[in-house]
Amino acid sequence: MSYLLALDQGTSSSRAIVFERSGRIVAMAQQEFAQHFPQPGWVEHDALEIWQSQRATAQAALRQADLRAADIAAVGITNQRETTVLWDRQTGQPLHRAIVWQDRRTEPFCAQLRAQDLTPMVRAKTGLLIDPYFSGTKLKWLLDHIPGARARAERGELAFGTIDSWLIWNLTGGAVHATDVSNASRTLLFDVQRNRWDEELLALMEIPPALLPEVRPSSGDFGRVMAAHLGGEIAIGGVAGDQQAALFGQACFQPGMAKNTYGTGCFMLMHTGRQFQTSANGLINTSAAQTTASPEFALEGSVFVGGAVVQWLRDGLQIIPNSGAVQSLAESVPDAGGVMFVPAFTGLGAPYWRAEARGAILGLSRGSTQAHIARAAIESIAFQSAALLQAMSRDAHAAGSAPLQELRVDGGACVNDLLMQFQADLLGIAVVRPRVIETTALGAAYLAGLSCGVYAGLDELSAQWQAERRFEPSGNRAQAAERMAAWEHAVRQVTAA
Ligand SMILES: Nc1ncnc2c1ncn2[C@@H]1O[C@H](COP(=O)(O)OP(=O)(O)O)[C@@H](O)[C@H]1O
Ligand SMILES: O=P(O)(O)OC[C@H](O)CO
Repeated sequence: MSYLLALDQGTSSSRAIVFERSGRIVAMAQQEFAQHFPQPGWVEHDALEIWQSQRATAQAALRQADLRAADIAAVGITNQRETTVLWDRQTGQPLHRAIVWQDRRTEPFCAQLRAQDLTPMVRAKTGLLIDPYFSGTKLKWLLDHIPGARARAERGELAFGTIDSWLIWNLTGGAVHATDVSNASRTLLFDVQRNRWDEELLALMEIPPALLPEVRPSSGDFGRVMAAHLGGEIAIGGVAGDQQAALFGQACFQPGMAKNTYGTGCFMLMHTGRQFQTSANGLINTSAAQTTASPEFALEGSVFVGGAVVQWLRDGLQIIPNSGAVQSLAESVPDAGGVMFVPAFTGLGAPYWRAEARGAILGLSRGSTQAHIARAAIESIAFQSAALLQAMSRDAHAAGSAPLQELRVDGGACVNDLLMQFQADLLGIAVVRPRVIETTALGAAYLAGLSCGVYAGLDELSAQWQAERRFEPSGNRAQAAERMAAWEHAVRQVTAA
């Protein structure tokens, strides 16, 4: 009865993982689903496909583990954040495809808000910047563009949710419409210090409050999965946005501890305890997963295209058969041969915040090959992450905190040793990969396990964390600084317009 089932609904795939109490993975099932790109800069998902793939992987993981619902102590949910779903409370049908976090369609409205000098107010309440990344303007777009939607929303007929809420709603058969603080903190509608939806922000985005889910701590009661889905009822005991879940799964509970997740995007988070610390260097402040009703925070840097650049090499350029093949192709040359890849496919996130920028491959010469482009693509993931760490270090220094000693890493692309070594070389600190790299799912399992008594407290979880490999920095700092300068020069070229 002490197994935990984590549902990890990511941007590229839905995954379900069964964990033992020790954090060991017993079974895992995964399904990729379709990405829709209706216009340049737009990204959509089919919310029903998300739900069906998530349900199917949960069933498959249980089957694989040869376990029944009664063997699972609790379910934890973690999810791609900000992605916005609007559905009919009566039929459970979405009114539109989900607008994905990477989608930039609301930039004109965001620009209007920024021009009205609303950034300081928004930042003080939400910890965020005004950017299409966050859910609020996406929800406004849906209400503005779906005929009759706003009136129906006002009558209480519709529900809004990020992917966690959408999954909870479906898992509980429409009995629970809730989210957790870490997901709510990504909407641009939530006051993170007071832990509640904010009337002024709701009015600004013209969002009827009747649409909103109830906000709960990340560990606790989120209802029960209906027996029809997994063969028996199971309590949903933990919910968190995937990046806050990964911070939790990496046992970064103390202020100053940080992790970087290399998934579709890259997300570096540093726990700042109960301290709401705004960034002077292009980072955002976000709610960390909360096990109690008290707010806890993290500084975050979000890179929009991380591992997705490898997907593009696979699907767009078609120079590799699968993501794993990128390492050998990149290693077949000693360096990128002067090629610099800025993968601003959907603009640039932190610390640049340039929604309008688009990607570029620079420095091509007659001798450039697929391998140089692949290597430059891998390096671009590390360059973007290094820019985040630089910003975070400046913020930490300004707050009087000690510099970061090491960076814990996780996510699908952290299996790439070439990337991890290049990352350590650029950062000048050790990059540490844990035994369980599925830390996002592990964090959700931990949150669920805490709420149902499988774990007594955080110390137990800290003790479970184990390193698999440390990548120590090689090369000298002058060389790393030169490389970063070349990267920043390339960024200036794509943002110069
Ligand atoms: N060996 C590898 N080297 C670099 N990137 C990889 C490798 N394997 C997978 N990836 C990338 O990792 C991403 C998937 O990571 P994952 O953590 O599953 O993402 P998400 O949670 O966003 O769905 C994909 O973008 C994929 O291209
Ligand atoms: O699906 P991932 O792992 O790339 O994470 C997406 C983030 O939650 C977006 O903010």
